[in-house]
Amino acid sequence: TDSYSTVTSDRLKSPEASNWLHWRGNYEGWGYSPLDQINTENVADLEVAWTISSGVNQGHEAAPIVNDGMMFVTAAYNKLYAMDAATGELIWDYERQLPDDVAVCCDVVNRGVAVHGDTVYMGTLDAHLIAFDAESGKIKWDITVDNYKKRYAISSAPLVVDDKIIVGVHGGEYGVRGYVGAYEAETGAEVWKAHTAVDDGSWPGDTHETGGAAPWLTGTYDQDTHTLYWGTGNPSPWIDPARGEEHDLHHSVSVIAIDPDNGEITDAYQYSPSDAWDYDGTNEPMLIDIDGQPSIASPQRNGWLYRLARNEGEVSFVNAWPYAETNIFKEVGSDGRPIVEAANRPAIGKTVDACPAFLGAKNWNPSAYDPNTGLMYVPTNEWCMKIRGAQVEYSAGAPYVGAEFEMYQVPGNDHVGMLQAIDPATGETAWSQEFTAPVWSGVLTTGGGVVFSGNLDERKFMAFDAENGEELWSMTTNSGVVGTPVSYSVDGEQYVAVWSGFGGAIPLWAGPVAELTNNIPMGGTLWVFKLSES
Ligand SMILES: O=C(O)c1cc(C(=O)O)c2c(n1)C(=O)C(=O)c1cc(C(=O)O)[nH]c1-2
Ligand SMILES: [Ca+2]
Repeated sequence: TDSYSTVTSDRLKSPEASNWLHWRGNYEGWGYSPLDQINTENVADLEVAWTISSGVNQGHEAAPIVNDGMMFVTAAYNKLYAMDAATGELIWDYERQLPDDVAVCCDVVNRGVAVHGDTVYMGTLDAHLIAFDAESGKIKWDITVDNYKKRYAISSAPLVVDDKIIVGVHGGEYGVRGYVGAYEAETGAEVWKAHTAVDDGSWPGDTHETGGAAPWLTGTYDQDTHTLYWGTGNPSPWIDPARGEEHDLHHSVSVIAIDPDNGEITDAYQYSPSDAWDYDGTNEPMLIDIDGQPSIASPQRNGWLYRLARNEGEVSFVNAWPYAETNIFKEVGSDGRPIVEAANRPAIGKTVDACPAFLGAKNWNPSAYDPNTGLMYVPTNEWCMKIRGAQVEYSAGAPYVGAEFEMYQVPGNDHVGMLQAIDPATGETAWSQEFTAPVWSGVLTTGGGVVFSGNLDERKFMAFDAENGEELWSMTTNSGVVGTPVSYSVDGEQYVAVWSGFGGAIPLWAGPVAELTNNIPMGGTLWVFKLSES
């Protein structure tokens, strides 16, 4: 490459179609590439342009970031590669020397980097934030965000707003106190921390101090109102008899609005007050306009798809619809507060059958929005669990879950996984595809009317017609696809890239349902496709 193309705040606000500058392609979290060279007519002609293998097993979840011909992509264990995006030629790479006693709940994953100026930013499993020179890979700074021995960690891509690098921490299964933190792009100096388990009387005693609510996925940014929207995770522990049910536990399992200048939490909407099922509320708060109204659409782990209204510093409930097997709420009231099905709420000495299972109707793997169809494409799982409360005491660094559980398939169903096209204005499903095993892949929409996503047991990366769901192309890859697909172009040629590398929470947590994924080969390979020359 000649010289690196500086990433300005303006470029981050309106990224060129040829590039993929944010983990979901834009600040709004759409997972949409406007490129249309690859379309429904020719997608069957996709072929492999190049690949790279990471040499490690475990989950490969990252979205590659592409800036004017240069790609930055992470693998499991915080490996990081900088490559020529057209040829795959390696320019520099980095491998984090992780301490032996690093532990995270749900596999040694990383979901990608952020770019700003001439710098690449990566959060690490030992809770550091590192700034690399984009051209040389030289480390500009490396800061300790928090104490990994307490199980603080960073699994997701940072978000850059102006001159701040913003990250959310992991640790909801270990009793951390969750927060979103902002650090100066130039120096790494801390600017603010927004604690998500707030001391507002909604937690008994000082339980918020170990209350989790970890905001472990990347949020979105409303440029018009200068507001961050960020999802927060489960309370720690999931079930605590001392805590009872009458405390809402703010802001666990919520979407919060944050002022990016000072970290003030200006508003919140709670999907599941006093959650007892591990339904982290971290899933993508997608910023879209619905019926001309600035809105948030978010398919949550609890099996409900939410339509929320957003205003400067504000978020408020509009409507919610179940989009997968779910039995924990009778309904979500018009004020946005769910009416819990008490029989399906677990407690100490009370075993219940709850759907979805704790891994959720949709987990971290992001949906995508297509502004041309107005539909969102949601990777969905239908499954249930037996769950009951278990006594647990906080001990720094030890699991702090307070539940025993076993997952199972929905009786009578011949699928767990689905890809659903849903209208975020009405909650209606336009089409769906079903898969035997769970799905754990992100989704990409494109200007060519093609939706891309992957599956596990068949190891397929697939292309669907955005309008009707018809499968137009697929490729059997090396492993199960748990990656986040992206698209970009170099010298007028469009590419689609995705990791195949099975891992993440399913093999660790899904119990009997994980048997559907038993025969998947491990190992991470990044696949990059383009149209054949002929
Ligand atoms: O509460 C948390 O801090 C936290 C963090 C993470 C993570 O950082 O990956 C996951 C979860 N929870 C979680 O509940 C979960 O199901 C999950 C799945 C995955 C994955 O990458 O497959 N991560 C996480
Ligand atoms: Ca969690």
